[in-house]
Amino acid sequence: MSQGAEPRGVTVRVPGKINLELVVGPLREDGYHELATVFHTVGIYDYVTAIESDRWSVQVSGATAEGVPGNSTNLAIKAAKALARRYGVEGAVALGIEKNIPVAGGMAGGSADAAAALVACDALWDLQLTRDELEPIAAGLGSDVPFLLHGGTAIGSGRGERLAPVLARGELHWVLWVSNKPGLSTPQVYAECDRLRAAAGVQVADPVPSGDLVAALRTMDTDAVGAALHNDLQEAACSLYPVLDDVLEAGLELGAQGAIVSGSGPTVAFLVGTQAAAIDLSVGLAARGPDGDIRRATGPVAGAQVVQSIVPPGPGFTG
Ligand SMILES: C[C@](O)(CO)[C@H](O)COP(=O)(O)OP(=O)(O)OC[C@H]1O[C@@H](n2ccc(N)nc2=O)[C@H](O)[C@@H]1O
Ligand SMILES: Nc1ncnc2c1ncn2[C@@H]1O[C@H](COP(=O)(O)OP(=O)(O)OP(=O)(O)O)[C@@H](O)[C@H]1O
Repeated sequence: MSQGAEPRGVTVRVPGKINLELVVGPLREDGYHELATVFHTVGIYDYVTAIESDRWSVQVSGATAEGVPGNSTNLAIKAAKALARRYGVEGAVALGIEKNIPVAGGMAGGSADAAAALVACDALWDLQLTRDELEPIAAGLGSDVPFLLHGGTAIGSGRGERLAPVLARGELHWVLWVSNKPGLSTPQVYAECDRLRAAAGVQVADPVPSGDLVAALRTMDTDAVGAALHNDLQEAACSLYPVLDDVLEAGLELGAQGAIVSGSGPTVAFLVGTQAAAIDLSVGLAARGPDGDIRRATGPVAGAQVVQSIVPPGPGFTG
């Protein structure tokens, strides 16, 4: 740790994600499902600050902080430690997390914080790693973490950790229904999906992304994107959280051009064509229910980005 009076710290902003398409393939021997998914970041952000310290710690604040562990089980501190181990960094960091992304909501909030911690510590420790170089550590922390390093719109394959960018020009307007009750556990939702499929005698094929969504994203035609939204976990999330059927129906009746449960749920994402339509739908949903928090966001947005850095420049600095 430096001896100067100036604190050394880096703050990274990171968004949540929704899955515009989530095709769930067979259960693998390692306990994961083979996926074909289209990830899409939306502008709801957590902020992760890493400050040089003699010991590891994490503090969580913000609108959605409740229920997020302030100890070594937090995925962000696991990420910082994994990076230090891999690159032989001695010393530790104090992490501060300002949470706004829903917790256990299917928007990958914990994964986002892990990606942000990797980017913040990379800058703090001057490792100068590229996002691609951070990817293997990210994948070891969780299937969604590599995507949050990059953001934007991307196809995920394997267990979700193998990424290919998707050409998506322009922006999409989203209204999010966020449950104000405890969320859903991701492994439980996958298990429910397997159970429902077994009960219905479904033969599970290798997952393939639909060409329709990728074509619609090229022009960002809201009707076409809305029609192509698809989530194989939606039935399982609705089975575990029956109010979601009412939420989906309410948004569609109020004029949304598409509606989908986000990832493993229970957040529901509604697609509309304009900011004005997003305001109308939020007001309508808030008035009609079911009870929940209504948020608006656009996507795609960038992944984890440094927004503030208080690291004294090195000796060669002349500016
Ligand atoms: C639902 C999604 O958010 C969609 O992007 C992800 O698939 C979940 O990603 P994540 O939360 O990063 O998940 P991980 O931490 O890697 O895995 C948690 C658990 O989810 C289940 N899981 C996750 C990913 C995957 N491809 N198949 C699975 O079956 C497994 O039970 C696993 O033990
Ligand atoms: N930094 C973190 N932020 C949120 N939750 C965390 C964090 N670290 C650990 N957790 C734990 O992980 C659980 C799931 O959190 P998260 O908000 O990432 O769920 P999710 O959005 O449904 O995940 P995903 O969409 O990736 O499946 C939480 O209930 C919490 O106990």
